[in-house]
Amino acid sequence: MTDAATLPVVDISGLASADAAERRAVAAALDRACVRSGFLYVTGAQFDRALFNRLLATARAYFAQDSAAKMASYIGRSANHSGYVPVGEERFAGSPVDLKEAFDVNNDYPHDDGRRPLLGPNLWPAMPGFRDGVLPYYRHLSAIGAQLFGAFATALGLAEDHFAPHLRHPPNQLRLIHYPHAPEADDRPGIGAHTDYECFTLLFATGPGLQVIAPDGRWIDVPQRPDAMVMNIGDMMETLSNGRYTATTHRVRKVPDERYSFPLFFTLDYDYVVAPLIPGDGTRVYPPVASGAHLFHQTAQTFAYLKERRARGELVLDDAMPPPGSFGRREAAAA
Ligand SMILES: O=C(O)CCC(=O)C(=O)O
Ligand SMILES: [Fe+2]
Repeated sequence: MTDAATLPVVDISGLASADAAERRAVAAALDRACVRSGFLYVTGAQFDRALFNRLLATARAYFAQDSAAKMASYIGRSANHSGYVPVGEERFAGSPVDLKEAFDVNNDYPHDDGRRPLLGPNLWPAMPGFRDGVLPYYRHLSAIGAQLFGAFATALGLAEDHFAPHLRHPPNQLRLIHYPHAPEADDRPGIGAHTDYECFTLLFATGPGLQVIAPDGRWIDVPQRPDAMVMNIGDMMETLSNGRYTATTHRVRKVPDERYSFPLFFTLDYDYVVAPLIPGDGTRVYPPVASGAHLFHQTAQTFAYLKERRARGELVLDDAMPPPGSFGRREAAAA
């Protein structure tokens, strides 16, 4: 039995208010929570539960299909890193294969102008109802994510609309993750230890399994709350905040019971250069990083189809980019 984390709870309802004082009050509460912990719960009247239920029903139906039906929308066929991710496709260096399958949804960017490796049209499966079960959730949460970027800007002492010009086509990624029923999977984690690369993540999951690292190095459970989303700080927000907020290492322990989880990773526009926006305490120096290129660089080193493209010479990476795990990422108080 592991201990359970006691994470701060922030009600973000006020971010939808026309009253700037209410929005500022939420920003102050968010700042206090994120200084204390890289993981927190957020609640809010703006969350539309019906869209959560539709997303879950869609994911259940999608993953229940046979492998051939799912592989018809294999991520390796997509133009923007979207599609089905079979077990073993994504692998962190030195880690065993995670016991999970996923469907990645990216920014559905149909235009030719401004295409980037993570910006292009989504690969949607043929399954009836899939797109309508998933895209409204993606758009709903992206709008709430924009409110949260406003709150973070305020919290960092910047103008509330500081990030708005950099949120036109961000390659936010929604992952539909399915951890199959696996009572025999003693030695395989659901997802190995990592920090999230982006600015922040909003997660909704159907059951326990998520764990964060405590200051003494122990793994502690993050209990799911039916009324709240789990939010965590990613590498890029650690950098933007110059270490005021920390990207906390987390993992998904082996879960014998079937589990679904839906993280949405919020980032800024592909060409935005992430660098500290406020002075820090000098304990850590964060070099500037091009956000989209960084994300793609990390992805290209963990996904089998991209490694194969590199091996065939179809994809050439910029070796000047920092290696995985070197950006943001600092162990922090989890509770
Ligand atoms: O499934 C979960 O609870 C968390 C997943 C996660 O940490 C990730 O996909 O980055
Ligand atoms: Fe994560």
